[in-house]
Amino acid sequence: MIDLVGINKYYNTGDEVFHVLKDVNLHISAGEMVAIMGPSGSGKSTLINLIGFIDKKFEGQYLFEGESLVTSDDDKLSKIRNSTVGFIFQNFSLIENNTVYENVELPLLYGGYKRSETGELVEAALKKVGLEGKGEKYPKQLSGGQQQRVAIARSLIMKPKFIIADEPTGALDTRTSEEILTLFKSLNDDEGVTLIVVTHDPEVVPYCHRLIKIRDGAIESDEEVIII
Ligand SMILES: Nc1ncnc2c1ncn2[C@@H]1O[C@H](COP(=O)(O)OP(=O)(O)OP(=O)(O)O)[C@@H](O)[C@H]1O
Repeated sequence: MIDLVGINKYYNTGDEVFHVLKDVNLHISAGEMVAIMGPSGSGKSTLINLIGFIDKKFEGQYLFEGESLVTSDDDKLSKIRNSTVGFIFQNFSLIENNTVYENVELPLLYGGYKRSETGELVEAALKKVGLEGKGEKYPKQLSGGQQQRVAIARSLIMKPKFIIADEPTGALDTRTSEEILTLFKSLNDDEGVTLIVVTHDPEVVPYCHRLIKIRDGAIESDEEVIII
């Protein structure tokens, strides 16, 4: 599904050029659950911004399902992003003044749905993450784990081809992290949701099929996770 071929990325910081991704070659298949780990500053965010169609300034080829979708037209690229990839962040990134329902509904409205058409889809997504009946609550009225579930429902609502989760357990305690990882695992096992999880948390790794380690902008290792 995702093919990065000979990717190099540079940041131009005025008088210096910083080589941040170095000849990255990476293939991710549909249905995989992949962990990406690496020290702070190693280039993980840069890499997922590129995979998630946020960053279009790089050298090399990004083929998605065999096609180059990256276009210089920002509007077109953000539409591709909205229908292709779901994002989950450490701090949940929910809109505080919107209800749970409205937060989950938002990508649908952006994707051209009318308000009158969203009900069943939002309810189904909330059910999938175990938040049935919580649509009228506001994020602040929920626990951290529940807020992350709202973000997961929002990321699923457009039936994206894949989901990028950036430190999804970073703000959660151990037990809640395990619950969220179990939810990811069941979405992956039961519904075939493709997941790319960037993390510092080694607890995430056993839930994944594969671990990619990044160091200094290059892939240091890319191995199957073997659970003994
Ligand atoms: N817009 C930018 N301009 C210049 N340098 C940048 C920019 N964004 C990131 N960098 C540099 O690129 C390198 C990689 O950053 P990146 O955020 O991708 O790392 P990371 O692995 O995600 O780190 P962390 O785990 O701390 O989030 C860092 O040295 C960072 O300072």
